[in-house]
Amino acid sequence: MAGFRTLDDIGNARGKRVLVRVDLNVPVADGKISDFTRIERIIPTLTELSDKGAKVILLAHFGRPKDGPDPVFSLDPVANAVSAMIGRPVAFAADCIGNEAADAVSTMKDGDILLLENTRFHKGEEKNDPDFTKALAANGDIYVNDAFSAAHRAHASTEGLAHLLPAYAGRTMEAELQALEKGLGNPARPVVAIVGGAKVSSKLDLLMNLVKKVDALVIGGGMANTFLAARGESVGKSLCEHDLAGTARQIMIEAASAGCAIILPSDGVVAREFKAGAANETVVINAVPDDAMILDVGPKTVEAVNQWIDRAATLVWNGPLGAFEIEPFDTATVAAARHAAERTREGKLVSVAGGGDTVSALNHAGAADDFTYVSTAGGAFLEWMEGKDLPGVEVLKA
Ligand SMILES: Nc1ncnc2c1ncn2[C@@H]1O[C@H](COP(=O)(O)OP(=O)(O)OP(=O)(O)O)[C@@H](O)[C@H]1O
Ligand SMILES: O=C(O)[C@H](O)COP(=O)(O)O
Repeated sequence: MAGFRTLDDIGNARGKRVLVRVDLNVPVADGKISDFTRIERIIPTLTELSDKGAKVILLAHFGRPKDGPDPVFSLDPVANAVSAMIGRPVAFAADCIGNEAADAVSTMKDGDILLLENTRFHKGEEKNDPDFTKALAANGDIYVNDAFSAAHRAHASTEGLAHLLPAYAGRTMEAELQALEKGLGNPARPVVAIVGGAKVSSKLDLLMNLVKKVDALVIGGGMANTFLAARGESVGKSLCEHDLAGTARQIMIEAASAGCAIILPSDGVVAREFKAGAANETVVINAVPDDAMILDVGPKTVEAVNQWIDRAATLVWNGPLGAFEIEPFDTATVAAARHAAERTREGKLVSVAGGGDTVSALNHAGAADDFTYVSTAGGAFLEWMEGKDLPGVEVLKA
């Protein structure tokens, strides 16, 4: 790929300690991995390096731990899932730096695979701290980044390491960038984006630029509630970042001046508990009870979303329309996903979706295989759409 060194350029890797940044931030439901797509996608890189006799040392984050090591965010169970998928043993070390990591690396044989514990257990990761980066680099001779979906983060393991070790793009990184360029480099118009999900604070700013790139922005999921609140609607106990109402209002103003339509839910399915089968009712948006949460968009909204999908020549989707992991709050996401899949099958739509949970939702709907392209990336994909430079990609450029 232009501008990058890839695994083709790595030369003789036998016996080399290769630090491979992967994205193992997989969706989990009831303590079990609910979607394996991110693991599946890294297998080509791991197999190739292991076959070349490299000592393959995996670096990854999991969730957003706040205060150091926390068993809830341990990658330990994920090692077994990677092992099952690749059909080779994958060892695990309980720290990504220090003696624990060094000891595990020192016992590796050529071709072995080792997963190190969550990089975010150290504050230096997100700060891209030079000392922490050096401590990570101490265990490697070569750095490979195969985590396109984390490339929007300028963290030690996604950006910093590339300054200290010879750096290469992995096969998934390469494939993701090629596929996005092919599907969305010069998109057929109208372009409609659907943005939902729960990462409101970290994705809201992205929408400011996205509205300048797309013809319509459909906002659903937890993301919609902040916009509804900004418009003065009561959203009860719904997931909502009330302090970001000003940003949401600004996005609506930007959209109006860029000629981008903003589509917000007109109805919602509300419940008092966040659990499967919780008693629920469909209400119009200005009638959400104070003690209820909107857990899905309602049928009228689905109709409107599907009409926008019908108008679109290109669809970009990140973030589910509702809490799809718990039935029946998967209804809107499943309906819209199947509708987009059908339009794509009919050759009327180029559909590109991305995000850990979004992919999981499309798989749940049985729609993923019909989409033109499904990226593992959520936030990174949206930033790429905006035209932003991704730190983890830029640093790989020769
Ligand atoms: N109305 C809602 N209330 C609460 N949670 C919601 C609602 N709608 C969607 N969600 C949650 O949003 C989560 C997914 O959001 P998220 O922004 O992480 O998407 P993603 O596709 O995983 O993107 P990324 O890869 O960037 O994380 C799901 O766990 C889902 O339950
Ligand atoms: O799930 C993702 O989008 C990536 O793994 C990045 O996770 P983050 O938003 O917590 O940095």
